[in-house]
Amino acid sequence: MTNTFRGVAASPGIAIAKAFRFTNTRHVPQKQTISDADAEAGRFRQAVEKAKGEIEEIRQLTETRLGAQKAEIFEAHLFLLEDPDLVDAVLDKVNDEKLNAEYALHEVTEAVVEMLMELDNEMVRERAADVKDISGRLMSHLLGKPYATLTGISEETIILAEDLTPSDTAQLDLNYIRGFVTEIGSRTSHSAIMARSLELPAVVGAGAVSASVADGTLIILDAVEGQVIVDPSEEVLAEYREKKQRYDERREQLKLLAQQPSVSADGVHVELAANIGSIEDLMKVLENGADGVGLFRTEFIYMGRNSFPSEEEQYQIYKHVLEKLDGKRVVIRTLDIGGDKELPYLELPKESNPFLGLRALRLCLEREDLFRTQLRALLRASTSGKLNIMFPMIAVLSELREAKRILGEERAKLEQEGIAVSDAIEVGMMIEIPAAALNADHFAKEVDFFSIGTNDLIQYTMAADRMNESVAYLYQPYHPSILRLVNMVIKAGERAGIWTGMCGEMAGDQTAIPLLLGMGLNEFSMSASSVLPARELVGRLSKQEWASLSEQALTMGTQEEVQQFVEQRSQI
Ligand SMILES: C=C(OP(=O)(O)O)C(=O)O
Ligand SMILES: [Mg+2]
Repeated sequence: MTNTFRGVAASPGIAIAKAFRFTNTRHVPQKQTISDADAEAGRFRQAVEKAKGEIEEIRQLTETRLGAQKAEIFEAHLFLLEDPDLVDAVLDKVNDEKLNAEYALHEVTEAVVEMLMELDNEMVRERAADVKDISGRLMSHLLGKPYATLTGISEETIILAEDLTPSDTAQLDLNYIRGFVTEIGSRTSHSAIMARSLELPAVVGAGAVSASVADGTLIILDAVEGQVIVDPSEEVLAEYREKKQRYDERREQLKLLAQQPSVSADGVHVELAANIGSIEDLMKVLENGADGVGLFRTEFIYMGRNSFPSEEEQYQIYKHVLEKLDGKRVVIRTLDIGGDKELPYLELPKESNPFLGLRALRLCLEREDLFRTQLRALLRASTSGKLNIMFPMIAVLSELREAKRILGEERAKLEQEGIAVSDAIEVGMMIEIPAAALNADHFAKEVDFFSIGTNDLIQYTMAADRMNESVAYLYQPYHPSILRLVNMVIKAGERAGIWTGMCGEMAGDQTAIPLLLGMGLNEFSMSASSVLPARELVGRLSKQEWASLSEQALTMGTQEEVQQFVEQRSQI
């Protein structure tokens, strides 16, 4: 009987194959008292050595298949096998409490895993998966039983498991395994990350799937929508076979575009850049062939920790990003904290309207110390690539002037200290407040570029909180009033001879792209996964044609009219 489970689409794709339930049996050993502690400790040390040998093999396999970075997980495993909290703790129990090695290992593992799971940090909790993986391997050696692996599978299969350890995923044979479903886990689990690097469709956190599916049952893994359809009807199966074919063909076609320029059908070049929040996002930026980074949200460097990042820490991060982009443009936005983004260690007075309060540049001008530290780090990193510095949330000219004055002072100080600073840095501002959009002509004379932040521009123009579901109907990116503001900014940029980009979600939106291209937007910055679909779309559009179509759209009265108009004309 057909049954559907929902989970998180962790790695996109569609697979249709038979289910294989994988359990890496958890052994709960008997507690025993031993008489020869030395011999027991020796047995445990031997198990550790065997495990090290196996993990080294898996590490090498992963390095060959996926590169050195992905293999780092197994270096962490090798470290764990030297970790006193794990290995010495077991040996202590054997020696002091005369426990058998299996039981000592079981107790130590439970304690370490419990301690890690309690911490309020996803990264640390992921370490629990590593500890369990290592411990399971050691246990199987002690018991003389094979550590279950997925290496023996020889027909097309979708794996169902409670969770997959890093070593399970590293050994998946891609000749046969079409995807996997886990009952627990999130988009940031090791298994999810591995699936994305292997480009293997995966749905995680799908709940009790294994228990209700027999081995060999046909399943559809829809890792685009995040669902698992068990035992589908002929009709659903036919529908999905077609969906899968279309999906796979499109993915192959899009991949070919990664090395291609971003150019419209009538030969106009635009820049399709990516937004990032950390160094970890860079791989996707490069894989998807983005033309640069159009927004680095640096506040994420300040979040999830207990104190401000130092100048040196920030410098290393900015330098790394600039180097990785290898001469492509990198727009780094100064700290945009406040509103929905809070720092636990920055005590700010409670505000009744935080989105309209002391946030972003307003806060930086109040807390100059923070601002100056960040600017110094940026200026020092500027010689490592093509750096653009961008100020967020500017409403009036005096804010821009003050920010630029402080930047100039920090540059002069560094030069006096004999530290090199690039003289090709571009300085720009976000346009995300309607007042700034309306006054764009004046701002354009004092910056090198604009980047339109539609996420905020829409909420401030429509007076509708971007986080509030009950007013979501007012959050209308294609509303003519938003389009008119966007158009004003682009035209003001053109008149002043500066470039204009957009780094709000709207820049990667397939309905908005034709209009934005027509209005003359020069740079579109979006999530890395939207870059290739955007490149494909731009390649089908004529800028000249959309210049007049977008003028028509600007005269319309509602978002619905605009949406329908664009969808008809662009065949998206
Ligand atoms: C890109 C923007 O900034 P954030 O989403 O970080 O507020 C925006 O407001 O559009
Ligand atoms: Mg914003």
